[in-house]
Amino acid sequence: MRKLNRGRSTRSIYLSLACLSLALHLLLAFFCLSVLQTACVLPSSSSSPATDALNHESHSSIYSAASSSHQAKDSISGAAEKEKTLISAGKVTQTFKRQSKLEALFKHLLYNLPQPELQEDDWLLRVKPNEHARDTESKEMEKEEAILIDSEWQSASSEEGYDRVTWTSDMETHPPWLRFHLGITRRELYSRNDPNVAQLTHYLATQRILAAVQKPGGTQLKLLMSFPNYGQALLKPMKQPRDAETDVNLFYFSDFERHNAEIAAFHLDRLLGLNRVPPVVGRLINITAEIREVTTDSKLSRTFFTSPAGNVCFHGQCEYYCSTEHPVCGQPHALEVSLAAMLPDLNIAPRRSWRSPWRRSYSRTKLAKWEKDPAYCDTVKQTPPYNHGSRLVDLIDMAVLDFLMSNMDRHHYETFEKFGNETFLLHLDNGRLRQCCKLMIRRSTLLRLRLLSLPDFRLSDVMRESLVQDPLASVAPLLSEPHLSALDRRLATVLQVVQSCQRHHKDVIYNDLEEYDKDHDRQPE
Ligand SMILES: Nc1ncnc2c1ncn2[C@@H]1O[C@H](COP(=O)(O)OP(=O)(O)OP(=O)(O)O)[C@@H](O)[C@H]1O
Ligand SMILES: [Mn+2]
Repeated sequence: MRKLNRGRSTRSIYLSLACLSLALHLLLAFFCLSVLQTACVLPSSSSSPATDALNHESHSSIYSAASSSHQAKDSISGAAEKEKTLISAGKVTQTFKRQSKLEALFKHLLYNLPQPELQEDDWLLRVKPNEHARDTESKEMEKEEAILIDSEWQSASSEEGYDRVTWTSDMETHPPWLRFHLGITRRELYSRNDPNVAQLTHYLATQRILAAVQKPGGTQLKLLMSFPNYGQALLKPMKQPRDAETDVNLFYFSDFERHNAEIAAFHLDRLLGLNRVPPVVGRLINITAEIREVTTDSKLSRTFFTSPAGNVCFHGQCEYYCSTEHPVCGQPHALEVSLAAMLPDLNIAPRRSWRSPWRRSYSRTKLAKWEKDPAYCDTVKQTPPYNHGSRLVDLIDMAVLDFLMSNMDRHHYETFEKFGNETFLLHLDNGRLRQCCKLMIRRSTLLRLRLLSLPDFRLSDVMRESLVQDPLASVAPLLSEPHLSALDRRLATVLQVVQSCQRHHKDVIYNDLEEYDKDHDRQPE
């Protein structure tokens, strides 16, 4: 009996011991888990994908040495912030894999090189109002502004939409197109970081179309469109499917202009860091309501007809392709177009037109001089204005843009008269595209081109990303994949040409980064 009792109590002791041990194990496990969890998070945050991405970026970039410490600090603290939110969202790696190449490109030092401060006469129309300039505004500038506000832009017409001007000299009140005009400098048409560029393209893409007339000059059909508040844009219609490839047998200038090429040219020029193409945006317009019904151009309205398929078409009147054989047609009313912001009126900002030394021969039988004369480039280099300043390298910048887009038709280029020979070249008419070999290329351009050939900033990738911002991208990609890969291929060709030129010539590179080199011991390459 006693034996039995002892046996029972021993069993209950074992049982409670087992329970205790189980409880202890559970507690331990719980404790371990919580500790482990922290241990898991902490080390991961110290080698987070954010810093990995940063490291990866700087390792893979041959230009990493040039990143200024200031920029690096900014991006590290920014990355730490991002990292926190990303961890809590639990999508760490995914998000970082999709990091924007376009954003990374524009953050790169080569796109943020320090520039000398702009002087008063570096502005095309007037000094941008800042506190200092406002105090010292000269009589002349006041006069210029008076011209701008009172006569040129104010219309006596009482047509619908042409209300009295509502803006004052205060920048805040200016419509986007006016801010664009006032932002033009000797160096560039717009600043990439200026939020007004997006406002301007949004304005052109969404505002009511008040009038449409044919724009004379040039050879192919273009319309001048008017928007509320006196905004204007140059319209080029879609004439062929976007992904149509040019027939290799077409005579050079017989290739149609492409509205998407105009849009792509604006994005490409901006990606090259040039900012010399007036902002262009795509828009799906109603050919009937937004051209036929608002046009005051009787010559234009007489060319409208309805096609057998029931689509509304017109052809306008011009030198090339303005006939019933080459109509511009809606589906049945919808038409894709490009709208380029107009430059300031020629009365306010006269421009000079220059024949391109490398313009192609427009004769059926004769070759152009540059095609026959191997020393042609040397001749050009000795001829004003190419013998001085940056005109030749500006021409090469344009040639690179043209070659990348395959534009064979750059016969002329323009500059703003006010800036004489010390100014950029306007990159107008980018509907088509080719070029010359012997070059003197800007160092900054060459470095940016090399950057765009790296996988992290690949031209086709940043271009694809940039074009997605255009409203027409929602209809279909603005450039098809074969067109995008052609850009990478042509970029490689440009770099090869520069390389082979460097093998044969000493003075291939024009160092526009001398000032930068002086301030920094390191070189951005
Ligand atoms: N955004 C703009 N703002 C103001 N003027 C412009 C703009 N774009 C073009 N122009 C002017 O209109 C002219 C004709 O434009 P564009 O070259 O695009 O047309 P085109 O029909 O192709 O002419 P061409 O056959 O001579 O090449 C240009 O030479 C330029 O002076
Ligand atoms: Mn043209």
